[in-house]
Amino acid sequence: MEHTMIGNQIGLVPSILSADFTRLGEQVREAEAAGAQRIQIDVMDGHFVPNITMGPLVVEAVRRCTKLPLEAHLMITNPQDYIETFAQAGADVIIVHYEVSPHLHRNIQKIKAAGKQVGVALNPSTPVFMLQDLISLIDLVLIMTINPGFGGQELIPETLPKITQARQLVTQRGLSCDIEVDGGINAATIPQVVRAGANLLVAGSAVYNEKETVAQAMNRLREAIVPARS
Ligand SMILES: O=C(CO)[C@H](O)[C@H](O)COP(=O)(O)O
Repeated sequence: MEHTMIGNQIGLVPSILSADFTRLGEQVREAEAAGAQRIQIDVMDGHFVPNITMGPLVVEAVRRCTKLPLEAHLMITNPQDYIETFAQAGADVIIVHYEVSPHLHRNIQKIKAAGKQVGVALNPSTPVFMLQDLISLIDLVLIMTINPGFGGQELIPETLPKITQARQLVTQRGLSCDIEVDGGINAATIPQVVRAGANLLVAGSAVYNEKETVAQAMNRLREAIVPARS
């Protein structure tokens, strides 16, 4: 299962889904000060996933709080209709789901035309080989380690081999595509996902919780990062 990763830096990507929305700017700045590599904004529509969360207004607001790259994780049907909106709102990386992108190549082209980095997310039941023909056009593969929709869920162990498959796909092609994981990422699961080949680790409830400050949480998560092959 372990995989040697060359090139991509391992970074923490706080998801603001679990942040205190009464002081969102402060929570984003705390994550930046604590060494976050990017910030992820979880956009949910109540159709593709059962929850409804944030839209472009929140991306715009977060854009004003930080210099960090912003990822808009679009858990919405018809993502093609909103790519330009999220690009204009200030997202640097736009992540669409494979499952709601019947014309994925067109969506990729749209994201590139907007001058943004392309992310493609795969639900736990979607195999990695679905991306093999377009992988050279993608900047980031997001392996969902939970069924998307809610924070605070437990990582699904069956998704771990998919991280390795994605890493092997990009390594074999000599690409620098990031392999990101999202869902149930915490100090206990970080060694597993990093060994499997992930280099960007999205964490919501493990960063924003009532037990510790954002800085304490991020330090604890960083300490859990092990070399890809230990
Ligand atoms: O995409 C998501 C949910 O669909 C969130 O990014 C994810 O839930 C992060 O939360 P946690 O780290 O608490 O699992």
